[in-house]
Amino acid sequence: MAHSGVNNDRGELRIHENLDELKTDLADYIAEVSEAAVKERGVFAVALSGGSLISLMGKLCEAPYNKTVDWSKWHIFWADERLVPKNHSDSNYKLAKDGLFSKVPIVPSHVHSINDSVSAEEAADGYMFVIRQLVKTRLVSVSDVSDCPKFDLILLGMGPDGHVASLFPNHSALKETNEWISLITDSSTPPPERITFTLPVINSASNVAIVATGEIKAEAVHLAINNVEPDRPSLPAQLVQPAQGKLVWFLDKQAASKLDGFRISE
Ligand SMILES: O=C1O[C@H](COP(=O)(O)O)[C@@H](O)[C@H](O)[C@H]1O
Repeated sequence: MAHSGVNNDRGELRIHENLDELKTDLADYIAEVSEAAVKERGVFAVALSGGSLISLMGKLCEAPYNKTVDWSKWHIFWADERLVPKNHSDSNYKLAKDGLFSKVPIVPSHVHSINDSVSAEEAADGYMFVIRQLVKTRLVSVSDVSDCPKFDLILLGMGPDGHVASLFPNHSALKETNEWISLITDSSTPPPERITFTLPVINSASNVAIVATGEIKAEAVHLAINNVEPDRPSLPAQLVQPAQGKLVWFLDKQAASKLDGFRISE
């Protein structure tokens, strides 16, 4: 059974006994957000991350979701991508293709991936251009409070160091206030070259979900959700604060084990 609750302004917490429960809840949540966006706007603009997130989304490829979700309305983007060829095992595109959209009927032209056959700078500019065009046509909404794209949903994983997308602790990209996309050439986790959404884009989304599992992430989960040193937030995950959107955390009990006041029930 999930322990659910709202933690101050750090969003809704959904803490699960085991990964199977978390995967079902995550699939339900994504299906619901997708249905609401399609009803309201006719499309669903969703940004994925890489890492453990994709396998945790795996139930979307199974019944009933594979039949009930309106895949034809999905437009897929990446919150971050590692700058490697698309067939490389480090590619977030490859991960999502193998684990998700090769298994459900996503329209190929709705997959807005990052070009792997040009320079890093050109890839970043090209991705920015695509998003700008789609904001102009309102396939991607625009934020009321900034000129940023307003994705229907941004799905983030979180590393044990608290990084989200390819925004790493103490990196200058965390200070970006104008640009939508940052090119990183010195990521503290390999591979070093990455393209990432900036915090203004993440914080302009209608919905943001952070999915973190395992004891290895417990300390970062505690720092980010219990909002340790709120005046000097040091973790990228702590800086995920959607201005008007809704933040939901999907955790297993190991990742939640260091949260203030959390007790694991047997
Ligand atoms: O490098 C990355 O790591 C994060 C976290 O990955 P996880 O395997 O610990 O969940 C991921 O969200 C990001 O997209 C990826 O590029």
